[in-house]
Amino acid sequence: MSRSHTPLRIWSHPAMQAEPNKPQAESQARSLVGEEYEVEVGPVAHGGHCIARTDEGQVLFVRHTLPGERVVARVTDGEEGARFLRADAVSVLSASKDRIEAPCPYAGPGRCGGCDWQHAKPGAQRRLKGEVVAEQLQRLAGLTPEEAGWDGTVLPAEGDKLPAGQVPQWRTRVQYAVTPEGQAGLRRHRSHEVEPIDHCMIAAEGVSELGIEKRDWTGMESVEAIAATGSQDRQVILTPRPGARLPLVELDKPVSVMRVEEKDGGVHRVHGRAFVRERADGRTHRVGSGGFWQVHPKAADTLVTAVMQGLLPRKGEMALDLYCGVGLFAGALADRLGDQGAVLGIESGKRAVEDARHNLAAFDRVRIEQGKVEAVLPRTGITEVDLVVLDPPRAGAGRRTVAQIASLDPRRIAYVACDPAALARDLGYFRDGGYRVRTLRVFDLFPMTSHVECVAILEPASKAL
Ligand SMILES: C[S@@+](CC[C@H](N)C(=O)[O-])C[C@H]1O[C@@H](n2cnc3c(N)ncnc32)[C@H](O)[C@@H]1O
Repeated sequence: MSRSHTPLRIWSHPAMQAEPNKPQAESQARSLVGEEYEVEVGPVAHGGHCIARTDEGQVLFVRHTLPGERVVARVTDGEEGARFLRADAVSVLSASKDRIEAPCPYAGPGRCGGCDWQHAKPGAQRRLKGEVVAEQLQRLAGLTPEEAGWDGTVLPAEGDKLPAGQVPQWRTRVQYAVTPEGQAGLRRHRSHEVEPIDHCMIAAEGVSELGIEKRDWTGMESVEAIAATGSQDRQVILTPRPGARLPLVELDKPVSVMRVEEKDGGVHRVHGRAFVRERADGRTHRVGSGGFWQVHPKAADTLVTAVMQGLLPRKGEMALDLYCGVGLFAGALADRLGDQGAVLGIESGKRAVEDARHNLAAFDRVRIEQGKVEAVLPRTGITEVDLVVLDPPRAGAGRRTVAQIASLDPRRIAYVACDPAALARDLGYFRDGGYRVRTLRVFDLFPMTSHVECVAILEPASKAL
């Protein structure tokens, strides 16, 4: 269905007239920041915004709105002649039926940048995420949902299906920024500015009960709070401003304390354990400071289940866990492959590799190699494997690594992805390497934000014939 866009420029915001007489450098296009447009809002786009157009044909990426709304959009970034502008909906003239009043008092234009969809009903948030995944699959991999073996739904984590206005408390790791006056807050969208807060609604109970927002953090740049799942371990990681002394950390619950070293960015122990213990798939995982662990308390188990249901590991098989972190999937595979099976994990982080070796010490036939997948995988001498799990960072795996994986002829591949765009691009490369998507499952492991987690199961295209 085509939708008519008849945007009108209606007025200029005072911010754009701050220096009206200042001559513009000849080569510098005029900033449009502060200018306002009345627009009809089109579809959702990847990144937590929707698409609209100015009457000059410029694309507007508008936050704080929903598809089908009519809003006044104020430009936050961009200049005349640019292909696209960023904007915030500062006034809603005609509201979507999916709109609710944001439950969080810190959400809204120019405020906290942590959540994108506070103003959308929970079911609508998942639908929007599904539309983004479908659009990326179509545009970057040429796949319809049916061709990807996906029913188009985005599944909430267990316990997260709540009525509109209620917010799941899921964030077990929160990075607070600190104002120069020492107050904890969260960064504003695409900004270094801090929105001071007294409570984050999506923070897990174990984080909230530390009372970070009530303390004075003068001298700190940021304070990260971690509440482990399945253990009582709590940790804060302090990043001091240059030359600042560490405060005495007295919180409402006992914590271990780490600091980020100014010189080398390394994370060093101040007191307590230098790691937290996370439970998933029936095992305990040591996760050192700075190491990766899924943020939603249900995410690790949800993803292990989806990966194992897709791969159906058989006793005695050989598997790879690429980008293995502290060994979540390597352990799950080793458990299911039995004494005759074998798992090789590859991970670039030194500390994560130490943790993975510690976590998987009970399995004789698990090996963890440190280094980048793209460098280590070709050096292993492995010419064939049965199963591969890859769980790369947001940038995805890329053409060379995908080709390398396909050349090992696995019978199934599980691709765990936190960015649907990188996933869709890589699925295209897998197709070039002779693999097709068998099933895709999409999980809302980041409620209230625009983020989403996908698990794609691939198999050789020849098998499907
Ligand atoms: C999304 S995390 C997944 C970790 C693990 N699978 C889990 O679920 O806990 C991605 C991991 O890849 C690692 N990494 C990033 N780039 C890498 C590369 N080029 N080669 C190997 N590991 C990499 C990061 O250190 C991180 O531990």
